[in-house]
Amino acid sequence: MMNIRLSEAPKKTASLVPDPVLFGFEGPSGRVLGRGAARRLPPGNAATLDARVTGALASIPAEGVIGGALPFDRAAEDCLWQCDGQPAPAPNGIAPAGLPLQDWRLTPEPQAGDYARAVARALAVMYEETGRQDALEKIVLARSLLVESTAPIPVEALMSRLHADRTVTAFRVALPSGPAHPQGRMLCGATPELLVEKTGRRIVSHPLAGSARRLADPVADRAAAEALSNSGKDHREHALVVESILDTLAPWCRALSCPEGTCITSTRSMWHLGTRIEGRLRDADTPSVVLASALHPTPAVCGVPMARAARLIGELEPVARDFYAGAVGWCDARGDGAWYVAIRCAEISGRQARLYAGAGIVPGSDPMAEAAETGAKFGAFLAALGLPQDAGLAGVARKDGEN
Ligand SMILES: C=C(O[C@H]1C=CC=C(C(=O)O)[C@@H]1O)C(=O)O
Repeated sequence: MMNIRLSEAPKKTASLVPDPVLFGFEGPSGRVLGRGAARRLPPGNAATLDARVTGALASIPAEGVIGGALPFDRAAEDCLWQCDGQPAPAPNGIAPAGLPLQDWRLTPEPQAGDYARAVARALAVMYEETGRQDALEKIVLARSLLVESTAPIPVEALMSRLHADRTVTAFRVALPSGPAHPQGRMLCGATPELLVEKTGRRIVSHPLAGSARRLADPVADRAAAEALSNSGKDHREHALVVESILDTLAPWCRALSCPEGTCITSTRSMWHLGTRIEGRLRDADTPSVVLASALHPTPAVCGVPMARAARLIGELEPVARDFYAGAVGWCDARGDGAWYVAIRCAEISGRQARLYAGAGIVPGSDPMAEAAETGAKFGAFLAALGLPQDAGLAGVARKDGEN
């Protein structure tokens, strides 16, 4: 058995809060907190993940948990923490304070108009390549919104506000600090998308793709959901994700199906097309994080073909994704666990939060509508910070009936 040396948690990260939470997940599948004494698995990229995790799981105590984040770029270093003991319960009765933010400034990077131009460029590439064997069929383009405050962003308060929407999984992962982030960094968010959950042999994935903004008026809101469920463009965008996940999981499974087909699902702020995928693993010992790494990045965050889309994302997006659109989750000593697509999130560092949002582009996409979709996807996080939920829609045209 391979021996993996576990490095100590860097002091900068440990000083983020007195009793640091290195990773935490709270949502429909329950609550997992990795806090207190912890070690970081030696960082590495997707190519070495299986060996590093298998080595760590060989010596982890029965109650130990590995949790953390895989970056968007499979060649970049991940950030996985090993907590050996039972995580201490969260302190009760302490009112999380510091939100809404009082003084703040928002900077879209890029501006909505520049994002729409990047979408138009991607569409031009798709049209040029039509008919070619390796033609670009789908790309997910993202933009970011930098929030700068005069006071440090209070992570504890933020987490409890993100968790107010019980349809999503609120998450946080302590990221490696460095010269650019002397106060440490946290990836925080409220993701609606389950990449893969594993319990014994049973696995579930619930990909989402195809979106519409929720509206305050119930009639207009229902109409938005109906328009989404009848949109050929959104169904094409969605089907590519489901096909890719089924293809990747098939060799690991002895049964795999989508028992309910594609359905409309919702968070408080967005409608989505979603398909629940269920499977039975050939090998019950396959660690959940290994499955997550095999699946990542799905066409819900990257595109088809994957390598081609990833290259174009690097050319068209001005801000590096880092851990946005990666995967976050946890894995216990039996390999059971849950991994989520790291979306509807922000990287928090001191007084700054960098929010990210992306939208799937396929032939037929409208560049300004995609800019508006990313603006709407910032909404849940902005609201959790106590900022106007539609602040991300600056620079995009609004239609009648939208709040
Ligand atoms: C990439 C994001 O969303 C993905 C997940 C659901 C719906 C999506 C869409 O409709 O484009 C995206 O594929 C994001 O929120 O940043």
